[in-house]
Amino acid sequence: MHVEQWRRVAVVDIGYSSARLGFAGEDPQVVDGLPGLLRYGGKALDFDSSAVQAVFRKLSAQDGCRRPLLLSEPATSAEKTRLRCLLAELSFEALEAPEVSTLSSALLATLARGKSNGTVVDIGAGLTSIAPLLNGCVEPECLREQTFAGNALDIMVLDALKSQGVTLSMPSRNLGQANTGMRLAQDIKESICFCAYAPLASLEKPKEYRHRLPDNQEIEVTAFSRQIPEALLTGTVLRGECFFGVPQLASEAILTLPVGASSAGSEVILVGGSSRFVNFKDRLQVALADYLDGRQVKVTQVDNRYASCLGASVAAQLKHPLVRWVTRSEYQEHGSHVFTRL
Ligand SMILES: Nc1ncnc2c1ncn2[C@@H]1O[C@H](COP(=O)(O)OP(=O)(O)OP(=O)(O)O)[C@@H](O)[C@H]1O
Repeated sequence: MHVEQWRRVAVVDIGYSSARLGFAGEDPQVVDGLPGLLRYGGKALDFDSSAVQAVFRKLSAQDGCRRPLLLSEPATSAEKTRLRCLLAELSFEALEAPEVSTLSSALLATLARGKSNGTVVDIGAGLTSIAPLLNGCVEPECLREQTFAGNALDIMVLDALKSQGVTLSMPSRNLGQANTGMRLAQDIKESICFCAYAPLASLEKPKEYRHRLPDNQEIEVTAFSRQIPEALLTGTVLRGECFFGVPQLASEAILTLPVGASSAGSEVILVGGSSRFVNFKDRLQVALADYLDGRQVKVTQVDNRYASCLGASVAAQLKHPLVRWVTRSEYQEHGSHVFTRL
């Protein structure tokens, strides 16, 4: 790749129901409201190819054609090759990219911290994933994933309000009723919920605080505002599915690291929208020390909402072996299968 080209490397970062797209070194455009973009069911990853195509159309409308293209992919090991092949086809065929590279979102997060070692804890909308990386490579046997993240917390908000006799379902022309309820629950979660500074079990019950919603319904906030994010730390059971909690998953991942790979476990890099609750980072730091028997692990947070995009601007300047660009002529010779070998 020519040196002057890196500035205009296009970046596509696909998440559960939203995508970030734009150019390396710039703030991305966020495309949301695409419920089929990625779906996580059990261990399998699935996606709606028309939703992925919609993201590519947005990028092409943003002058994203005929540029080197960097794509993020989930750290998840199952089913990602199919997604990678579709991304490659769209990049070369629809956007006429001269070169394409796919990098795991976990690597992009470590690069955003200026590192190539670390354990990335990504708490997004649909998935919580823990990915230890050594020299830029995910240690596959240490990967931990659970489909409990921001969306599950939204469901918990809906349940908590339902138990107060409050239903969130304002009619909307663009969203179904159920989705409107989830959207309102998400807004309430982001504006009202926070992590307490210490384990809830050790704190006194707070005074009641009532809040009036725009539709005049009254809710009692303290009953759930600290309780719901606490589930990320302590784990919970939701709709029969057991979530073990981030400290347990992260410590398991770190303790499974092979001998000689311990530097991957000395820093936990926290990313993803659902890690943004007030006090979450500090609580995770304390909980990890407990789980790891006092072993020192530093928890850091990428000070940018779009860690993958920030990492992509670093990656755009890197070369093989960390970043492997596939050229158009390689793609023409081998088809999208060239991406199955990366
Ligand atoms: N300030 C905040 N406090 C709490 N949660 C937040 C905050 N900001 C965003 N979120 C939540 O973060 C989630 C979106 O995070 P992110 O954009 O990292 O996910 P994604 O990449 O689309 O999904 P995934 O990583 O699961 O594929 C949503 O559930 C959103 O409600």
